[in-house]
Amino acid sequence: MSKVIAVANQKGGVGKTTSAVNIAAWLGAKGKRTLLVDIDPQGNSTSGVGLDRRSLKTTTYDILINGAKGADAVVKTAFEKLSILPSSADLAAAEIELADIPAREAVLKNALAPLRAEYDFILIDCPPSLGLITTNALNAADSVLIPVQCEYYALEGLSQLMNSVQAVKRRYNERLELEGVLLTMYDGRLNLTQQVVTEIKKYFPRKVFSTVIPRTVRLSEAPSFGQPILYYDRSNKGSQAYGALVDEILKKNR
Ligand SMILES: Nc1ncnc2c1ncn2[C@@H]1O[C@H](COP(=O)(O)OP(=O)(O)OP(=O)(O)O)[C@@H](O)[C@H]1O
Ligand SMILES: [Mg+2]
Repeated sequence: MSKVIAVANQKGGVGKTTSAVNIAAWLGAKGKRTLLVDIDPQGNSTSGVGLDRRSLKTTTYDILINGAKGADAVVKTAFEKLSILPSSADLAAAEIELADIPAREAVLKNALAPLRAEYDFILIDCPPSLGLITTNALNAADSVLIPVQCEYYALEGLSQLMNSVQAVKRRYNERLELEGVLLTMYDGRLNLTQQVVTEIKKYFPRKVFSTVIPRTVRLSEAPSFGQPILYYDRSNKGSQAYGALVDEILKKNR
């Protein structure tokens, strides 16, 4: 039975996709059968693992709206033990179209259920919103991993996100827990970064991963080559940090 982790934060550009792709790739490289689920219309994790978005037949849009089976949309990537449920741009309409579907908050959960036996980990890369798509991810998940960018307004919106998590927990998915808060784009030379880290640790006692992800240009280059950082530049500090984070996650989930 797999562990399903939703990578969520309604704030844009905080490192959700970078984290989902690189955690998934490292899990695969460490021998775990891993499925990455892209439910963001932007499709950044789909292209980030080297898929050409124009060539996709079945996507997470078809799963959410057209009743497609999870297995019909799975694509094997070129990377060790890593498959993906890719997304397409028409997913942007799904947020509205979902409203007319019965059990609309459980569509993704139901589609992933038959796949759970085939993977050790399923990582869901959420869009930057708290709409029905993210609700589907939180409902399908066992835990939520929250990337937080080390910047001044980092805490803004986090109480709203935690309210959504609590609401999904209360209504649909009582098992949902907080996997952890991940500090991204960390630059230890900045005083501001230190302040933000202190504040976030105060807000989430014992829930902040001890691994932090440094800011490095290599992490932002890798997606344009369709490669997770571990395949693009394995020894890079960003790659090593995601490797260490995965060790932390694996230790917690033994
Ligand atoms: N540790 C890092 N160092 C440098 N650049 C980074 C790092 N993490 C992410 N980035 C870059 O920051 C930008 C935003 O990251 P990413 O796409 O992962 O965020 P996101 O939360 O998924 O965004 P969105 O909300 O739009 O889906 C991207 O250009 C990415 O390459
Ligand atoms: Mg993203």
